[in-house]
Amino acid sequence: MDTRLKATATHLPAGARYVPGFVSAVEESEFITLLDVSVWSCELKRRVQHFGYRYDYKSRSVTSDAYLGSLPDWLQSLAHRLVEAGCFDSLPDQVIANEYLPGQGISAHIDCEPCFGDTIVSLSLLSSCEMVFREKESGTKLSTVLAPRSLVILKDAARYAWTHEIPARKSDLLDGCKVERSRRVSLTFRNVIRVL
Ligand SMILES: O=C(O)CCC(=O)C(=O)O
Ligand SMILES: [Fe+2]
Repeated sequence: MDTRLKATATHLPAGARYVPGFVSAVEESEFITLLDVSVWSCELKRRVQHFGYRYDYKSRSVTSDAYLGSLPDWLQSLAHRLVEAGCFDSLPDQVIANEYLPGQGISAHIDCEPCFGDTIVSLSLLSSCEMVFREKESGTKLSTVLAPRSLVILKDAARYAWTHEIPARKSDLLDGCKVERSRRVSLTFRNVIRVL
């Protein structure tokens, strides 16, 4: 375990790590403002913004014309912080912002294996939500709550042998208490390893 980060063991698969409070509340609102002055894409049920490279959801690939340019400064500095914190070995060069309104989620998936490197890091902003993990082989299910400003880091088995998803619902049960969701935005950092 990297001692530079305080990590909390929750119900996570092997290879996953949870880091609460990676960014401050002031940074969180700055990031949201920066995203909201940019153009959200409505190509999916939830709104998204792609940085670095555009990921093609239909062909499940990063195509040769997908390069969008280097990450904007604020994402580049977050990318450097993730390397300094020991989350990534090399600087991530692709980021997807996902916006989830109450009732929206993301279905069970493993991030494209040929497209992206061995580390996926997601920063949660604004609202908490439950993330569910399922082991492909056994069907074993685990779930954890992602708090705003936290990181979840997926490597090894958590990256390749377990799917992750966010159930599409308006509230979550946290410690037996119903907690209504509000708007959540996540920033997922990756390294592009193959461009078709
Ligand atoms: O919203 C999240 O935290 C997860 C997003 C995700 O799994 C993805 O973009 O592949
Ligand atoms: Fe994912």
